[in-house]
Amino acid sequence: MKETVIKTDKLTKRFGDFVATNEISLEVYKGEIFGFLGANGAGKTTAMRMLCGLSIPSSGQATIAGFDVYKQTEHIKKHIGYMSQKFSLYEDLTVLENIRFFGGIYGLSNADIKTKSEALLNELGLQDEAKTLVGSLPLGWKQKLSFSVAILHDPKIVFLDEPTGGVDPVTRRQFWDLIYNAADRGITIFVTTHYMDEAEYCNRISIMVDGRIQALDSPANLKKQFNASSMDEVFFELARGAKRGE
Ligand SMILES: Nc1ncnc2c1ncn2[C@@H]1O[C@H](COP(=O)(O)OP(=O)(O)OP(=O)(O)O)[C@@H](O)[C@H]1O
Repeated sequence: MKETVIKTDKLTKRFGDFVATNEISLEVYKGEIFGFLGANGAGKTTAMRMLCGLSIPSSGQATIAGFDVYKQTEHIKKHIGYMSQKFSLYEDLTVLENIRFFGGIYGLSNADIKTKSEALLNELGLQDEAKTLVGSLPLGWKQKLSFSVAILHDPKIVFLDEPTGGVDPVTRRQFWDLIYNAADRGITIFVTTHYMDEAEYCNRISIMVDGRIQALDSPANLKKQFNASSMDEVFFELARGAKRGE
């Protein structure tokens, strides 16, 4: 049976009179790769911040890894990983120092940090760069390292906010291999992206327009539903009516 790890019911965030995220309801399952799509200003980051326990909703319900978004935000933060567009790595620390630093923040033991750093450097092929300052790494490597650090503590869910901006398709594809590996290990992936090729890699996706979820299904079913040959077409069909983000 599918295990639900994210559940929202009419989750809403208002800023004054403005409804940034409007009654979104969705369920995401363990080990699933869920794409959270929407045009600029649709309300994705606002929704994601609520799901991460960083912002209290105005109304509606949500549980993340079984914890309530109103009352148990500290528990939520312990059970998730988060990677934003401006990743949180320290540019003036080396690769290894960053891994150790975040391992410490996550409360991992020294032995655990040592084992995990070696595994991580191997997986990324960064063994020779362990002592390189993160600031001098190419963007694609920073993104991969940032993702690996965000799941260092084996969280139930990792939230990725446009994790692959600004890199070429081959580097993006390599990043997605890391995502697949993490999902195979049972980590649920909740990812926002503007790249439609990445949308195709997701098990299911939702598409937000002006604060509301307008479609939610697998890429194949959405293409059928909208009689479209690509996710680009599906997205355009829905997003062209958007009032925000112009
Ligand atoms: N703190 C805030 N106060 C007022 N309005 C806000 C605040 N945060 C976000 N908004 C507004 O809410 C709307 C949704 O913003 P949000 O950043 O969630 O969109 P998004 O879908 O993540 O867009 P993008 O893809 O550009 O990051 C936007 O119109 C934005 O201006």
